Amino acid sequence: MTTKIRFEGVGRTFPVRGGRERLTALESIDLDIAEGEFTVVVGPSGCGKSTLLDLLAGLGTPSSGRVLLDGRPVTGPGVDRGIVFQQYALLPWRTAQGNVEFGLEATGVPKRERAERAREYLELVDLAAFADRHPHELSGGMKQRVAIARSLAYDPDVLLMDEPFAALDAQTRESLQDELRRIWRRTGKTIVFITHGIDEAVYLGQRVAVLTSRPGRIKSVVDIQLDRSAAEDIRSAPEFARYRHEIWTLLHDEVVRAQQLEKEAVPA
Ligand SMILES: Nc1ncnc2c1ncn2[C@@H]1O[C@H](COP(=O)(O)OP(=O)(O)OP(=O)(O)O)[C@@H](O)[C@H]1O
Repeated sequence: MTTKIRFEGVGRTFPVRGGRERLTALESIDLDIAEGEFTVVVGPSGCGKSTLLDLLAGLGTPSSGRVLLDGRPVTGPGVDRGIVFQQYALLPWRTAQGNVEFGLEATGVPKRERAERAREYLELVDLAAFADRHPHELSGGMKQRVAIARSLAYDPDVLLMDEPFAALDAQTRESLQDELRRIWRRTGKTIVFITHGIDEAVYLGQRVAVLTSRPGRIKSVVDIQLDRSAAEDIRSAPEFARYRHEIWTLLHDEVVRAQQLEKEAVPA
């Protein structure tokens, strides 16, 4: 098993506006992620999940410790990591095809190859028939599939996903979860996926890292082993419910603690 990503004693603080103190968003994060692994990160609101992903994306730097990718410290963004956010961030004046090609323009892929590759990835997300549509002609789920295709098109080793399905309705979300698992199996990418949804975490993850409330630390890492071939609807299987309950229990105390912190933070 090759370690792809390593968080080594990672902490991150931010200046507090109007004061000299600093807010500790993350503290002492130690986490190894293997190549090709699908890791999901869950935690109470404001516990530092996005901060963790930003550090991996190279959009921020740790205040302590190191984030290693292939054994080398992350020093900035790179095409070896693709990012998908909750908001699709598509260019409205470009077609689906044009949006997927956009990411390739920055990486210097020749024009004809760009077009071919964009088509290939639109096919992978089942949108080949919608290549010439503009974002306003696509549903939320389709837009997010375009965003996924765009991130995959320049073939990053790692896919970072920050609540990518949170804005979608339940049915669309479930079908995109299936699609993402299919893409993951087919491409062998290392995926780090952030969510608030316990079901989503259990369904998608090989491992689910549960963070504490702020400052975010690793509370527990749960290995998910579901026999997906055994049940037609794995989400209704008893083993699924057991994992859901395990993670719910881990999160419950933390959510209460986070709410308490929030109350204390409100000025009297
Ligand atoms: N650039 C910044 N400057 C100051 N504080 C920040 C900055 N970015 C994040 N924070 C603070 O760090 C903490 C963690 O934020 P972060 O967005 O990582 O949490 P999260 O777990 O992703 O939250 P949510 O689940 O609500 O999306 C929060 O208290 C947030 O206000």
